[in-house]
Amino acid sequence: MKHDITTIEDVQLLVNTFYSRVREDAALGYIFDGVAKVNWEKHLPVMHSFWETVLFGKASFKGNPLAKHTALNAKTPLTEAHFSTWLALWHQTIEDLFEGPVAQSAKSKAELMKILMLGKIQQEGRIPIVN
Ligand code: HEM
Repeated sequence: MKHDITTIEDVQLLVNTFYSRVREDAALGYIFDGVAKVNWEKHLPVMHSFWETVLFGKASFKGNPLAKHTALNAKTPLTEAHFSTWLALWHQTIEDLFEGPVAQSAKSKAELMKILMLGKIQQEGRIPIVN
């Protein structure tokens, strides 16, 4: 019987399962392990506190995701396709493990972040016509 995301252990299970799938994905795995060379021992706890903050309103996350992804995009272009794969894996992982209003909100909040990040990345790459 599936339940909703209610504890930090739930968040950890979700995040850890998600990133193990990300690393197995042909396109995304290369960006994380080949380009960014992510230190997972550091990154996973950061992502636990990010989602704890987003889902439970606990002010544990300190970071700057927009700056991190803009910098990453300068090394290797992050495309709409990358973000769509990311989001599809996120949704699938949630659906495999949980159900309920918090699980629902984890999906919609990731979708919003995708739109914000893509917007920011595209803005950085744009040629200014005015100013
Ligand atoms: C194409 C999709 C994405 C790729 C390839 C990607 C990749 C990365 C990488 C390489 C890092 C840096 C890890 C490190 O510091 O070593 C990172 C950080 C992070 N990402 Fe993503 N990401 C993607 C989408 C997203 C989305 C949609 C979200 C939010 C829902 C997100 C949330 C974060 C957060 C919160 C951090 C930590 C930022 C910080 O430490 O300040 N990412 N991401």
